[in-house]
Amino acid sequence: MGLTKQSAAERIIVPLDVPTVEDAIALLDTLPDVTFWKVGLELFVSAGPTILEHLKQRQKRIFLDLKFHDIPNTMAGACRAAGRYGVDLLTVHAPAGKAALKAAQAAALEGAAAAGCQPPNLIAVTLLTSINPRNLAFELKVSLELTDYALQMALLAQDSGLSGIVCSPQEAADLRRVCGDEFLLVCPGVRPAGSAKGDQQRAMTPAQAIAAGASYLVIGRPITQAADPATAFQQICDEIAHG
Ligand SMILES: O=C(O)c1cc(=O)[nH]c(=O)n1[C@@H]1O[C@H](COP(=O)(O)O)[C@@H](O)[C@H]1O
Repeated sequence: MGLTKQSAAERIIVPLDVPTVEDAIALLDTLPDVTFWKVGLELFVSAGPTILEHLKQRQKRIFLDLKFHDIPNTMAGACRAAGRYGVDLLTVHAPAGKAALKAAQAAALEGAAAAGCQPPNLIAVTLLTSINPRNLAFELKVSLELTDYALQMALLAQDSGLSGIVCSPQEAADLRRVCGDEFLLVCPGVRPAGSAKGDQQRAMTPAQAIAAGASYLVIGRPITQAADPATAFQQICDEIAHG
């Protein structure tokens, strides 16, 4: 069954991949119908948590994408601190390993409880969507097939008690089958037909990604760099709703 246009819109997360809070606010003003925003490394490193308050004032959902990857004690400290922000989604890297993922999950809950806010859904990046099978084999020296490696990282995240993963839409159908309906699959590497792939190596269209089982799509440049971002967003919502 198809989605309504409203529920399609709620499945799209747009990244605030800009250097300043002023740039971020300009993007929020340009795209008033976007309900779910991602704050990533560029904006958080340059501007800090101020932007989170702006998003909350506008009653937006927040994906805080800081992709922690460290030893368990450091991951726990970072996730405890991030858990206090009351965001919806928070990222770590799955190859940090089970001890680090479990420590991160426990600490995110502690941080949220201490601050009296909702705990974030902690999700682990399985394998960046900028990596292709050649990079995985010849640069990272991983001998598993890419799909098998992504599956192992997804299972590691699930066994560690996380709420979901970040994965390419190309792996979403298999991962949905194995990890079940409740596990969050957040998919970047989404490109409407004809739009530039840029550094994304394992892309699919928005409708294909939703059909493959993605819970949320992260779509940046095809919207934010479009001549008319609001129209680009609406066209993607239409594509998903009719897909
Ligand atoms: O964690 C992420 O959000 C992420 C993981 C990944 O594997 N690939 C990936 O592209 N992302 C993020 O998703 C967004 C994709 O942006 P566009 O390529 O402009 O659509 C960027 O903000 C990336 O940081």
